[in-house]
Amino acid sequence: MTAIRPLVAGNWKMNGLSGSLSELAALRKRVDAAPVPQADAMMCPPATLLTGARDVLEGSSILLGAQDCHSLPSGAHTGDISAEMLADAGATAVIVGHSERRIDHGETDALVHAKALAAYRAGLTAIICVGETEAQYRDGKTLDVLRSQLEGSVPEGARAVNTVVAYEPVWAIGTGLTPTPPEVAQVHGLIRSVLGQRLGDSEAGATRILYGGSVKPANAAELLFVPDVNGALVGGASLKADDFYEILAVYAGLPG
Ligand SMILES: O=C[C@H](O)COP(=O)(O)O
Repeated sequence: MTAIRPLVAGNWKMNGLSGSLSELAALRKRVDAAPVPQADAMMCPPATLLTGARDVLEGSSILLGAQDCHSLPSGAHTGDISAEMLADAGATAVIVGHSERRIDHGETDALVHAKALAAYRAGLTAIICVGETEAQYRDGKTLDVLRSQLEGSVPEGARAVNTVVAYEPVWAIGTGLTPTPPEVAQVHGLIRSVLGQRLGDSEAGATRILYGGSVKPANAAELLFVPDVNGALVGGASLKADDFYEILAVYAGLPG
């Protein structure tokens, strides 16, 4: 099996006005000056900034992603944005099933599954998020919850080339808390084994599984070199160019 190329993806969530594109430009400058060829970098700004971000990133190695999509390509769905629209605005990937969508908008596994299919239809990579709540973690239900979310959310036609899975414990998001490296290793191992059952070992063995939840420059090396961790989905720290770059740069020591 060839080594999986890591991905460090930033998720600005509902943050950023047009002036924030200067932070993206600063990130681009750092990556241009000192590229990290061992890993892919991606930024997912809010939809309002996609075309501006596309312009800032033109000719850069930093990929552009979006944060959510509707499952249908077009129609009478006021306020929604289709995967095709995201692709048209320059995105090459879209996050689906983030816990903030699952919790704030009642998104079910079935809807996340439909959104992942929409991403494929539009030629986008689907970054499918899963993660347990604090109560589920405390009750020792993490592995059962994740198995069920993966079975419900990841389409059987998913392929390593168009799918990334992000493990984000809800209790670790924006809290400064993280699971221990052995816990992360156990969960990521389970995710890969469930993907193996759904997609076959070859696809599962090539699929990137990101860790997300309070990843910062200070803990990135400890979390990102855990077995079966193939990168990070970064929230708060992605808002600062220097912090995001330092997380990406943990891979700089690896053979390219
Ligand atoms: O999508 C990103 C995650 O929800 C992690 O957010 P955080 O890095 O602010 O904890």
